Amino acid sequence: MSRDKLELIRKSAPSVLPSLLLCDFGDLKGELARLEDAGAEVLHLDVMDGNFVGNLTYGMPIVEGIRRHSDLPMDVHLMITDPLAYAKPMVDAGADLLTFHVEAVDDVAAVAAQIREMGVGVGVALNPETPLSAIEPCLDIVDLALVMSVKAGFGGQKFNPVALDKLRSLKQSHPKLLLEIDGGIDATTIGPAREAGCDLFVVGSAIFKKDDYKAAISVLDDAIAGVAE
Ligand SMILES: O=C(CO)[C@H](O)[C@H](O)COP(=O)(O)O
Ligand SMILES: [Co+2]
Repeated sequence: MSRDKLELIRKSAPSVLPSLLLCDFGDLKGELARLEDAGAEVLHLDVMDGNFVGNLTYGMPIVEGIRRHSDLPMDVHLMITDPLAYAKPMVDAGADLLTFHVEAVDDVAAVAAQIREMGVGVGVALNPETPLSAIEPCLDIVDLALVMSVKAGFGGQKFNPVALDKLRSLKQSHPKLLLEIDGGIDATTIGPAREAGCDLFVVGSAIFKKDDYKAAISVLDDAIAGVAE
């Protein structure tokens, strides 16, 4: 547990973060080896509680299991009603960057500050229908803003371009903040997200629905590289 891995996440940018939501959990060790071999530098883990979102995934034991089989930094996306209740257990399980949803909390700045005190990176996420003004109070505390390009809860949804305006606006107002996008990212949507100033691109379907992860990530990397600096 430290902010060292946050620096690795920062240095990896611009980069594709595989979202393990759609991986084969029956062969987690194999999936991690395939992702490392494919050049993944950071893992994105989707924690859903069946309450904040209508889907249920996994908790600390899986995060801990992933930590045991991979040293890659873990970007943990908390889609849960009470992020503070599970923040410390997630840090103890090996999370390096903890991102909570603004829609789940009353005092976004206080939650961000408490997670930051745990010695990990902290991010704030917002759904497509949530205005940027909702995260404004914590933008000088967090390391990252996660702009959702689908409503949090499920993989395989269609990209919502409202995320692009938010990225452009955040890039302008907070040029040093790490910007991440999540939902419906593929070879056609990743370029516009990069153009809008995004640093980290979470990808589920466009990797895990392909047989060759290395080829899938390389297509996405090429699309990022095709965008002029
Ligand atoms: O947070 C998420 C869903 O809420 C996932 O990270 C995301 O959906 C990735 O999957 P895909 O690339 O298929 O959209
Ligand atoms: Co996610």
